[in-house]
Amino acid sequence: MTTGGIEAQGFSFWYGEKQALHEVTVAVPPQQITAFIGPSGCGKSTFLRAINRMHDLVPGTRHAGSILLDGEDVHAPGVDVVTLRQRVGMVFQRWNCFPKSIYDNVAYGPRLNGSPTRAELDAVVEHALRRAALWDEVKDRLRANALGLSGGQQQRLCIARALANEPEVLLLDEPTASLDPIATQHIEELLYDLRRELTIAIVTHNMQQAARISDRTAFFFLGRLVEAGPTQELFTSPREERTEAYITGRFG
Ligand SMILES: Nc1ncnc2c1ncn2[C@@H]1O[C@H](COP(=O)(O)OP(=O)(O)OP(=O)(O)O)[C@@H](O)[C@H]1O
Repeated sequence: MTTGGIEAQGFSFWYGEKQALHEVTVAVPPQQITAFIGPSGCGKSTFLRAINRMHDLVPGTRHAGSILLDGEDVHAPGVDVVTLRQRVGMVFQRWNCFPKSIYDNVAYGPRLNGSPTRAELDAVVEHALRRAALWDEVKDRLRANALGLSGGQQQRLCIARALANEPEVLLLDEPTASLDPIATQHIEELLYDLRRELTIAIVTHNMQQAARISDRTAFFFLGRLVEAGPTQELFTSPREERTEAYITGRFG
C-alpha cells in the first residue's frame, strides 16, 4: 500500500553554479501537514518543487542525494514524470485556473489520464469539489468560467483540480499569500481536514499559519535545513539558536 511518505536524504540542488540546497535530510510523513518556514531565498520553494520534479524544465539545474516517495527515488531513471505529478499535486501562490469552465478545470486531469464516461467524470468532479469544500458554492454553475470566481474560490478550485487526480501528496507554495483573512481561513480549514487522507507540505511565510495548521515544521536557512520537528516543540523550545531568532522575529 502506498502512503505518500516523503524522505529527503542528503539532497542538494544547484541552479547553474549557484547551490540553492545543501544536503537536506528531512522526512515529510503521511497524514500530517508539514510546514516549511524560513527567510526569503533560503530554498523552501526549491525543495518543494524538487519533490515533484518541477525543475526538470529549468535548464542548467542539477541535484545530488535523493528524495524518496514511498521509498522510491523520484529522480530515478524510469520514473514517469507525468505519473509522479499525478501522485504529487502542486498548488501555487497565484492560483492558475485555466480559462475554462469550473467543470473542465477539475475534469482536466482525469480526461488526460484516460477516457472516463460522462457519468464517471461527473462523479469525479463532484467528489473533488466536495473535498475542496467548494461544491456547495459552485454546483449550480459548473459551466461558468472559472475566472469569474473569487480568488479564494479559484484557489480551492486549483486544490480540487489537483485532488481529481487522487494524489497521495499535496504540495502548496504559499497558497494563501494573496488571499484575504476569510479566504485564508477557508483554505486552512480545508487543509486541516485533508491531512487525514494525504501527505501535505506547505511553504509559508506566515508563522502563525504554520503554528495553526501544521503538525511538523521544518526551518530552512541559507539553503540548509536547520531543524525540523513537531510544530509545538519547534515553536516553544527550538533546539537551534537560529530557529529561535527567526521565530521570535529577530531576523528574516
Ligand atoms: N530559476 C532560478 N534560477 C536561479 N536561481 C534561482 C532560481 N530560483 C531560485 N533561485 C535562487 O535559489 C535560492 C533559493 O530560492 P527559493 O525560491 O527556493 O527560496 P525561498 O526560500 O522559497 O524564497 P521565497 O520565500 O522568497 O520564495 C535563492 O537564492 C534564489 O535566488
